[in-house]
Amino acid sequence: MTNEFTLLRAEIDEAGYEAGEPIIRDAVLSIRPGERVGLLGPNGAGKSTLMKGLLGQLPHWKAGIFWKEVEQAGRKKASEGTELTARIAYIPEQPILYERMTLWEHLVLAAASIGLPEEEFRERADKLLRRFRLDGFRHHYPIKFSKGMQQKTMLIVGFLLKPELYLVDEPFIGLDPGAVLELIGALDEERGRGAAVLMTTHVLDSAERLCDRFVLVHNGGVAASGTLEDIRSIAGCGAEAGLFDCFHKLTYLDEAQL
Ligand SMILES: Nc1ncnc2c1ncn2[C@@H]1O[C@H](COP(=O)(O)OP(=O)(O)OP(=O)(O)O)[C@@H](O)[C@H]1O
Repeated sequence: MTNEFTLLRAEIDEAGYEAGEPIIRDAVLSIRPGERVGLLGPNGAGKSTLMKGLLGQLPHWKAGIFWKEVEQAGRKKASEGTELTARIAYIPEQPILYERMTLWEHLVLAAASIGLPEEEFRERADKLLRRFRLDGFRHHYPIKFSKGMQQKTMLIVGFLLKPELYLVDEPFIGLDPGAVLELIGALDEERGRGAAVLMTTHVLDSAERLCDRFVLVHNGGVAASGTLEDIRSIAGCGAEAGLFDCFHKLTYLDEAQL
């Protein structure tokens, strides 16, 4: 389910780690409710940096953030950082886990952060633990889990929150095929209630199947954005070209070869 309103629009002047050394500058990112946007780009292009900026975790972040109600009211007022985090669930590539907490305790903590009522919490948590096959591990320590199990822990924490927007960093690396299918199923259900997804990935065939739109970050800014059709046209690729070919053409071939 997508609609014409923008859920979130970020007008980024500068994003980076050191003053005067922006990684990204003059970029606009917009996401509609229910939409899945693939944030693509070569290694080191700044995809994770952008996500950190949206989460309010970047030392240098000069950006206007406009949520849907601001746009619908016809006003132009940027949100504050604290407002952002309450509406976004971040599923990082590198799991963030507490050494002395069980899986269940991680979930309790996440639920408390949004004030989720007990009954609702148990219902959501039980369903997610079964879905991602971690039901038997609820009282184990995720710090001792395999990489894929740790990633599933992060997914469960994210889905538990039912945010308006998911920021998912490299969702397909490390998950077994069954878990990838469950992830896709869970994302489909979330789309049904209007939640949007911004995901970074280098697995372009999955991105092509899953995402409605793409934003290609390259050379310090947004080099191309739009549907696959738009990206084909920007890259000068034919109607049959896949995302992989367009990506390669836009990022790896220099202008003389285009
Ligand atoms: N904590 C940090 N402090 C300073 N510079 C950083 C930090 N993290 C990343 N960078 C730099 O920011 C740039 C963009 O990195 P970022 O992690 O956003 O890239 P990415 O597009 O997510 O790459 P990848 O596909 O490899 O994950 C790189 O030049 C990187 O060296």
